[in-house]
Amino acid sequence: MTATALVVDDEVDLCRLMQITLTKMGIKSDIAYTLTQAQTYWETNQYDFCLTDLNLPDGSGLELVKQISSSSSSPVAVITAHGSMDLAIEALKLGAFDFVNKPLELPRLRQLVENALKVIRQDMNAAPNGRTPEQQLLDSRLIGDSAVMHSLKNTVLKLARSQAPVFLSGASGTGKEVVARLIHDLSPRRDGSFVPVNCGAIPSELMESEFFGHKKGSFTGAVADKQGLFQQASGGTLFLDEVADLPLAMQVKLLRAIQEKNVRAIGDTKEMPVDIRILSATHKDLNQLVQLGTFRQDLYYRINVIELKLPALNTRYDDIPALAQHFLRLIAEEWQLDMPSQLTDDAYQRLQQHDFAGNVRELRNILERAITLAETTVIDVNHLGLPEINISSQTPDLHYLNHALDNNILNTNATVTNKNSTDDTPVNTAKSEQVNNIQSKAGTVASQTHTTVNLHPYRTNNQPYPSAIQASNPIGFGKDIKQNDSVVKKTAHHSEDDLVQSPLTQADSAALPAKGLEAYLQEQEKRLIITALKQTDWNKTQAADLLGTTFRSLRYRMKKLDIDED
Ligand SMILES: Nc1ncnc2c1ncn2[C@@H]1O[C@H](COP(=O)(O)OP(=O)(O)OP(=O)(O)O)[C@@H](O)[C@H]1O
Repeated sequence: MTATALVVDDEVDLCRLMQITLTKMGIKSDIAYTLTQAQTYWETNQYDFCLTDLNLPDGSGLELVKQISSSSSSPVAVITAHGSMDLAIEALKLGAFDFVNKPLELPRLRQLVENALKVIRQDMNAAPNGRTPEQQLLDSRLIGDSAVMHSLKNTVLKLARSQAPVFLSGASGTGKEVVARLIHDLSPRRDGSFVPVNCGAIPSELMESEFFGHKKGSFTGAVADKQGLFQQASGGTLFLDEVADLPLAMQVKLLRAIQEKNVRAIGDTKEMPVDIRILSATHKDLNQLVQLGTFRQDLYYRINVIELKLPALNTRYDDIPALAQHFLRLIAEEWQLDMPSQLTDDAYQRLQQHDFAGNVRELRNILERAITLAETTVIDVNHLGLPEINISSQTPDLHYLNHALDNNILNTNATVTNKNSTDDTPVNTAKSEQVNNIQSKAGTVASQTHTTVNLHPYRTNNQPYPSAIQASNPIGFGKDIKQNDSVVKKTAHHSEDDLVQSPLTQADSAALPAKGLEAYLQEQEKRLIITALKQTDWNKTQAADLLGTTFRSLRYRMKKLDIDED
């Protein structure tokens, strides 16, 4: 089917040029020279998309953008005078799909039209029952059926069609990266790369080279040409995670690259055009950082065209059962277990009473640990490692009670429990055999999984889960492992007392360190890290948890202290 477009501009020559370009791409088009003419054409004919200038003799193209995006799902793109970035941003906020600057560059125009065609084709292929493949993908990866998640999912679908920069805000572990990936995978850019980068993890002296690349010999150590993240993401999406951690000097360079859509590698003489969509995220209050002067207002304005706030898990307790089941399935798959574990009624209830400071990531972490510690595939409250609450005698928290009654959670959980209530069913006998494999696989496979998930060396999905750490006394966790000695190999040479006794207490009664304070502290640090690693069969995530630190920090310290996994 031939696509049709409405082109709106008062410059006759430019209209002709655009019409010729569209015709060459197999698109039929009509031309309108004024806003009124465009509005009449749009109402009386059916067009698949619209390309409009913003400066029209009888009004602003923004009027047309508003009209089209509020009444149809057809993509509308705007043409802006060079340098009028504010208007372009305004148009994107009103629902424009993309913008192109004057003087018009034909490759850029073709790219924009190609993306519009992909969105149109996507709409035409929508399933007749209304559940598009896009919605199915969204539901399978962004778990949650609460009202707030419903509206989030609708927004994600809309944002995926647009090229507007999106800023994802929300606390750590709420799913910002999940949403960023979905926006990319549901967008016309899905065939390009999704390049996630943790801005806080790149050493500042390497930043420019990481973002823009370098030419061989441009500085000591540049032994070969290197492609930057912008070039890697060209045709796709660049996800700037922890964007608040960008140093000010880099913010300037980034702003320029985003605005100009051109980058120059270090040591190169020419600029290279890049076609990227920018998504960014941070758990910090970026607005406040702008007030404090540590984040540039112009960059904030540029990346925060549309803000999407991810809800905290504590505001959607109804989603916990579905999320838990999703993770139990996922973990079973990743750890190659025969079947997913199941939670008892009490365990579901306890989870729904927990204060998830670490959000969804914390929930997953709790379940990973519970699977490792449970003797069968049935996970009960004691495996969750959360502070004790007497569920049966205690009046449930008001929020839990409301959610449970409103959403029938208690019934759902009862079904799960009934399935698992007798330990000697054939299913459970098979499960207990499976458990023997779980804990040995858990450590190694879990750590492998964590490494392969990270697409970029500066990206890490592993952050601390404050409340889980608080709840599970590190030493208590070590003891649990010890009790299950037959299933989890414990190889630590040091006693637990070594862990309990602080270096300072030891120093009190010892002579002063012969090699000086630094060397002594490093030795202690190394010893504690190795102890934790051995206790967890070299699972860095769990070891970090034991030490009350982050995965990233542990990895950094291991490198610094020369602790080699081999
Ligand atoms: N709605 C959800 N459905 C399924 N999994 C989710 C959801 N939200 C988060 N997760 C999972 O929780 C973990 C943390 O998510 P993610 O890394 O996207 O959080 P984040 O907000 O980017 O965290 P941070 O700010 O620390 O980078 C991941 O394992 C992710 O797959």
